[in-house]
Amino acid sequence: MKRIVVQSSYPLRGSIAIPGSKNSSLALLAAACLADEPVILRGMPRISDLDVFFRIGEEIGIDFRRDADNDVLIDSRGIHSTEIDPVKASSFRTAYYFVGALLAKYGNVSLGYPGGDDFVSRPIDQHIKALEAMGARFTFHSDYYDVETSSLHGADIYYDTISSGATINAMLAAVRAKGKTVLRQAARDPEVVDTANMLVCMGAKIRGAGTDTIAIEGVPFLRGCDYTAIPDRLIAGSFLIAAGATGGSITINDVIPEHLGVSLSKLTEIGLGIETTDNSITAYRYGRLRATRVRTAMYPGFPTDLQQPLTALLTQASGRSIVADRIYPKRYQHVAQLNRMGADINVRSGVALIKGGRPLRGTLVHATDVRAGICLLIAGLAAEGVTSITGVGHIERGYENIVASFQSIGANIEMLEDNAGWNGISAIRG
Ligand SMILES: CC(=O)N[C@H]1[C@@H](OP(=O)(O)OP(=O)(O)OC[C@H]2O[C@@H](n3ccc(=O)[nH]c3=O)[C@H](O)[C@@H]2O)O[C@H](CO)[C@@H](O)[C@@H]1O
Ligand SMILES: C=C(OP(=O)(O)O)C(=O)O
Repeated sequence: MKRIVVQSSYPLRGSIAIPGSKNSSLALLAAACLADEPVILRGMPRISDLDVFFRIGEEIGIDFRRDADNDVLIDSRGIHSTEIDPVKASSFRTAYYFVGALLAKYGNVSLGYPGGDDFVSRPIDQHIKALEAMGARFTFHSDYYDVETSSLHGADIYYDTISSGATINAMLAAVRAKGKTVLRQAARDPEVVDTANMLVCMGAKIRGAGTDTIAIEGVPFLRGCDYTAIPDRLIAGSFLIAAGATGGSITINDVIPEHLGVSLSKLTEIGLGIETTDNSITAYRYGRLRATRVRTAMYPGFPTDLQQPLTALLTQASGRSIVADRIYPKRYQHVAQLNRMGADINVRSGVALIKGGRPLRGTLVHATDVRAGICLLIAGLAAEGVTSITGVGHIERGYENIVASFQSIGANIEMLEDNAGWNGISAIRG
């Protein structure tokens, strides 16, 4: 078992290049499966979720060639099966994109239920509703489900709730369906726009991505393309928050500042200095942190995926902060861990009440999901003593070389394999 061991590290200073977005890359790889010619995808991050996607793809006949620069050549012409191993499918969130990507062309797909982070409830009813409207039939078994169609056709779909996954999945299905599809109350996330942009490069006819109404006209052929994923706005946000927690100054390069609009406003309100250029953001601390209220919302609102790291920062802001996660009202498993470190946070009715300004102290904590992991890492950077974080596999779903990245800006952080235990921790104490 791996642990990340972190000691108080302030101030952090330096710059970090932000890799391609996990959530975009997973959608772009699925989009590549629709192409009738090879596709090149650039900026694919080295994270475990993508490794699972590659393993599934290889099992069904997709040829992947990855080079040292994180560019991947994908040739889907050899697909010989649409039966996705249920165990692999359930080990990450977006195996459901194989339905959107394969159904129109092959007529059936079978796969396991979605995994990913466990926030108690993550339904896929809106995926099912959209695909059924387009002519798909679902059959549910205990640990996998089948989706079939005799012919996928366009449909007018109104989502009951805004979902980035359900928007992307229907868009993937619609680009090869017969006729016109309209997606209403669609998600406006940058990852939706990125997927639409790539599909358009492949010859798809899509209008309106980035607004709440997307219109798609199905086409019979999709060509190859050479496409670069957008930078990961959630990794970017995590490093900016870390600058606030450690009192340092961090510049993130290769980002699209507009993708972090509301998050930058919130960080400014809390008391961070923020400077942007066309493709970089610098965050620095110049005074006391201020308590605030935050409510997560779908894009362009404050992202649920930055709620947990922000909570770590708010433990250091004097006064009472209120964090309400309206997207995942049970996404608070990190709170018990932060409280073990000396934070004073109460969760009531899906709202976290934070009495900030108390010093944190290092201890053994567990990351239950990817952003809980980065939240605890940031708390560990600000805490006195040594914080040892288990559940590293969750962090590796979304963050490439997390330890080396933080070391490069001065963090006192190490990855330990199990047997190193507390001796290893004394070793990093020096
Ligand atoms: C791999 C990936 O891209 N993951 C992201 C994606 O997840 P994912 O695409 O799974 O999340 P959604 O955008 O679908 O979820 C948004 C909200 O809609 C609800 N919902 C969703 C689908 C559905 O069929 N029914 C339904 O009720 C969800 O419970 C949630 O409250 O967006 C989430 C919300 O920004 C992020 O936290 C995840 O990092
Ligand atoms: C919730 C997340 O991921 P996933 O949807 O892959 O579980 C996340 O990236 O914060």
